[in-house]
Amino acid sequence: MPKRLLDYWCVINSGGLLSVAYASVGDASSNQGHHRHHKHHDGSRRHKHHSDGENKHQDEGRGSHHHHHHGHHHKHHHGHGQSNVDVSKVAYRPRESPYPMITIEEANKIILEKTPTMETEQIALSGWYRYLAADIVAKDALPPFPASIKDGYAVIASDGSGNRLVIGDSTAGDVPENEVIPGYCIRINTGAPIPSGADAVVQVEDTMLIKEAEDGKVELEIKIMTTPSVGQDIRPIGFDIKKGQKILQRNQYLGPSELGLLATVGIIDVPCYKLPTVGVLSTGNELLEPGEPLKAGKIRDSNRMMLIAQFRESGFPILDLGVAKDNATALYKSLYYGLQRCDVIVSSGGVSMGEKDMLKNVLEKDLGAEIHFGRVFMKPGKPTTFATVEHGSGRKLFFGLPGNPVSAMVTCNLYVIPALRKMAGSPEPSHIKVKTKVDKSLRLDHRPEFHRVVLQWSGDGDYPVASSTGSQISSRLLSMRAANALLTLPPKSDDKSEISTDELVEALIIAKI
Ligand SMILES: Nc1nc2c(c(=O)[nH]1)N[C@H]1C(S)=C(S)[C@@H](COP(=O)(O)OP(=O)(O)OC[C@H]3O[C@@H](n4cnc5c(N)ncnc54)[C@H](O)[C@@H]3O)O[C@H]1N2
Ligand code: MOO
Repeated sequence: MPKRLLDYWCVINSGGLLSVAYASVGDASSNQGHHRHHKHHDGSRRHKHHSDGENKHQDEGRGSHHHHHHGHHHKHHHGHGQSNVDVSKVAYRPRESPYPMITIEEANKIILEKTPTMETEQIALSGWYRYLAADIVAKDALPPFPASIKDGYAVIASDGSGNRLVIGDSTAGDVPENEVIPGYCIRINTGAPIPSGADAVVQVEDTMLIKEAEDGKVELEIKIMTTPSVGQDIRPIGFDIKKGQKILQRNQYLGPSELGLLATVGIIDVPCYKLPTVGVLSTGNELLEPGEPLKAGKIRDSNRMMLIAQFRESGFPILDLGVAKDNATALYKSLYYGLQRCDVIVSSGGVSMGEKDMLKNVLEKDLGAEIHFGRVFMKPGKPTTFATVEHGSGRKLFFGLPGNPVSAMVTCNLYVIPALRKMAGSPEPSHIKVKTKVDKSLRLDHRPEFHRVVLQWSGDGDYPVASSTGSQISSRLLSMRAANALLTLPPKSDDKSEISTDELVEALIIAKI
């Protein structure tokens, strides 16, 4: 079992709740200091995760990678007490990330592979954001009776054109009392049942009034000016929807029209996938609430508002997990709290190389999470972290987004939203891609870049035109303002350092268009 840098970075401090805390300091003579053998919560010392009791040196883990399956899945988290992560020895922090840099494609693949689909439930028909969990078959036909397509007269076609006596009416919602017999007709409205005897409808525009009651309230006789044909302007039973017809498929997104269809066929308990609840957490000692006045060294938390709004807009229920201070116990408590209540936790900040960036340690050491990746070759969003935790009630996903607001927003769109869609039952959770041309040439970065643009279709070219939102530095949230797409720019190479205005570039649509 190769040793990882993180193992040295995490040393037991106090409390000793976790068996895994032995891991990095297996030997009492370890130079990591203050190591104490604590009993497990259950009083045993059975689990010795990746511990072999040897004395460790910080450099040992260099170059080793993070894929490890050494039994982190024990339910050894309790949600109280202290974290077992200690980052007090800043001098010994890793100077190189122990996480291999993976590609965007790999990241997408890993996320979708690890993302489960939610369970299903029956839910009362309403205007929510949901995906269907079963095919829907019409239990009734539409129309359920032969219905008129026009306002006019129900006639017998073989009577031909010419005069008819009007012997009653059929309005929508009523059942016509009279029968149409030769030489007679019944006044009828759009959607009303065809009276028995009639086999055609003649629209009012093709008729003339011959005789009315004295008060003008009743038509007594009319003239049919055209020659009707059998079935004219009649919707037979089941013309729109046949009884027994499959009208909606499992995994179909239920938008307004689909909800209308369910209403039509009387499905009021709808089989749907549950929606994942998303816990949103900000991290950092520098963060103030939006309503607070600025103080020295502080900034206001923009990410929590932004991510919450993004999830709400995308239809997912959220739980605001607040701001966790930059200490392992605070992070542990917030994450533990979130894990009990959410299906997915999305945090921002604390995933890079600073000595306060201890989220990954807390996930692994305190929560038994498996980190699937901790770095992606992309801009913005390099330190994006994805982990899963096997929890009593199923697998929970954890996305550790970078703290820079743009990085958080881009990676939320790129990675979190598709995962949430998959959980909710979407058959195609990824973003829509379109080809576009830039209005001004763009310099390429050494990392593949998601350049924020405003796409416009108003031009007369064949492709939408992409306008950059300006400086793309990850801290500048103004570069997300009004952006409706992310240009997927390739990394700079020896023979290509910019994108010109006559090239086609792919863009991911991130807004409602
Ligand atoms: N030595 C290295 N340093 C950094 C690296 C690196 O590879 N080596 N990567 C850089 C990149 S790329 C990014 S992106 C950032 C990400 O850092 P973290 O995810 O650890 O985030 P923090 O350090 O906590 O914060 C970064 C930045 O964002 C501000 N922030 C954080 N949370 C919020 C919030 N909720 N609202 C508004 N602003 C927030 C924070 O104040 C920092 O300015 O790391 C680079 N460093
Ligand atoms: O990857 Mo960081 O997100 O450039 O700023």
